[in-house]
Amino acid sequence: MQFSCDPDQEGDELPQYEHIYQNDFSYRKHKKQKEEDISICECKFDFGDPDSACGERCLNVITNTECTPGYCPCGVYCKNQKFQKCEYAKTKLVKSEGRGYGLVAVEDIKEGQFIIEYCGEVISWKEAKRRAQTYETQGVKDAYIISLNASEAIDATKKGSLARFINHSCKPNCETRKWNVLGEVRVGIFAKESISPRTELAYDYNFEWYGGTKVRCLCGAVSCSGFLGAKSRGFQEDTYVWEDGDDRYSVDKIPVYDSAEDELTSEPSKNAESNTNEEKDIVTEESTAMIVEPSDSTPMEEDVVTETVKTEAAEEDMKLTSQDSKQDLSEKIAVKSLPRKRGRPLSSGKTKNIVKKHVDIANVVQLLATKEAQDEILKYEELKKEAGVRLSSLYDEIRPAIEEHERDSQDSVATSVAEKWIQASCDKLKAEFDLYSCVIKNIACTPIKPHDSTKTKPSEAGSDNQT
Ligand SMILES: C[S@@+](CC[C@H](N)C(=O)[O-])C[C@H]1O[C@@H](n2cnc3c(N)ncnc32)[C@H](O)[C@@H]1O
Repeated sequence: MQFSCDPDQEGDELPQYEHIYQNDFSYRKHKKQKEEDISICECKFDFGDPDSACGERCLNVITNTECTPGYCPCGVYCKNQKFQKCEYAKTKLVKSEGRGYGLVAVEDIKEGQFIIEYCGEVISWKEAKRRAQTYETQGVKDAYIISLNASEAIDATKKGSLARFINHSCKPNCETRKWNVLGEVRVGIFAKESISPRTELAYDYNFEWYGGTKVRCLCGAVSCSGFLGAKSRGFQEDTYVWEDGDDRYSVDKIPVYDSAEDELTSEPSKNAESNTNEEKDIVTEESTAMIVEPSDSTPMEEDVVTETVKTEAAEEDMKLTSQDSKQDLSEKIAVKSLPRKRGRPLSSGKTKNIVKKHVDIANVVQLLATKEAQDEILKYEELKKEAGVRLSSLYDEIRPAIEEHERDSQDSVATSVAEKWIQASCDKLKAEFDLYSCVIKNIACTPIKPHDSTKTKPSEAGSDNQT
C-alpha cells in the first residue's frame, strides 16, 4: 500500500509508551546462554569477498540463530548479528487512514531483509490474557500483545519498539520470524517482498480473537477477511454464518470497533466507506481482547531434544569425506545442517544409537566361507546404494521447494514434498536395516573362513620376535 506522508501529521501527539530497543524482562530473568549451547557456524571470512561472512549459506543463518560474538569464525566481520546490533531498515512513523499510526519504509527494502525487532515486555501467557482483558476494560483500542512461544508473549502496549506501530494486512508485504539470539527467542519483522520507499509495512497478525469487540479490517486488500482475527477459531465459532471464502458476517448485536470513525478529519478509505454504509447501526465502543500470533511456528525452545539429536547426526555427517559429498549433502540437509553446539560430546548418552557407524561390507564378505552368504550381502548392499541414489536425486528435485519455504514462510513445506522426502528417507533406512540384518544373520549362521596363518601381520611378527 502506497502511503502519503503528511508532514503536518508528524506534529500530532504521539501515543504514550516507553521506547525500548530490547525486550524487557521484568517477569523472569533474561536467559544466560550456556557455553555448550552456543552454535558455531563454519563460515570463513575472505577479505577479497565480503559476502563470505555469515550470509545465506551460514549454518546459523539457515537455522534462524544469530552468531555469538567471540565465537563466530568471522569475528568482527560476522553479518549474522542483526538483532543484537539493531540493524534495522529505515522506517518512519506516520498516521495511517483509519488505523491510528503505521510504519512506512523510507528506503528500498529487499525481499527477505530484516526490518525491525518486535520488542516489548516478555510475559507469561496467563499474564498476557489477564492484561488483554484489563486493556479492554480500560478502553485501550489497539492490541499490542504478540505470541512469543508456547508459554510466553510480548506485550508492547507500554514498552515497545517502532514495530508496535506496524498494522495488519490480509495481503501483507512483511512477515514475522522467530530467531534464536544468545539463547532467547526474539521476533523480527522481515520483508516478504521488495518494498519501495513510502510504502506502508504490514504483516498478517494471525490474530487470535478471544471475544469482545470485533475490529473491522481496513487493510483494503481484495482478499481482506473483513475483521481482525476473522480467521481465528474463536471468531469463526462465534460468527455462525462463517464459511471459508464467505464474506457474509453475522455482526448483529456484536460491538464493532472501526477506528476510521475516530478520525473525523481523515478521509475514510474506500474499504472503510463501504463497510460504514453497510452497517450504520453498529455500536462503536470498547476495544478488543486479541493477541497476535506470529506466522512463524518454528519451535525454538521446545524442541531441545530433537535439535540435539539432529545436531549430532549432522555433525557426524560433516566428517564425511568429499567423495561422499552429494549423497551425504542430502543427508545433511535432511537433518537441516544444524551447526555445531560448542562443547557437546559427539556420541554421548541418548543420541548414541543414531550416530552412523561405518561397516566395511567388503571386509565382512571376505570373512564368510560360502558364496551364497557373500552374494546375499552384496545384493542388499546394492539395494542400499540404489536407495541412497534415489534420495539424492529427489533432493535435487525438491531443493527449490525447500529453499522457497525457508525464504518465504516458516510454516511447513508442502505436504506432497514432505511425503516424497519421508518415503525416500524411509526406503533408504529400510535398505540399510535390511543390509545390516543380513550381515548379522550371515555372521551368526555361516561358517567363517579359516584364518590364513601364512599371512602374519608385521606387528604380530615383531611381538613374536620379542618373546
Ligand atoms: C499493533 S497496533 C498497530 C499500530 C496502531 N495502528 C497504533 O496506532 O498504535 C494494532 C492495532 O492497530 C489497529 N489496526 C491494525 N491494523 C489494522 C487494520 N488492518 N484495520 C483496522 N485496524 C487496524 C487495530 O486497532 C489493532 O488493534
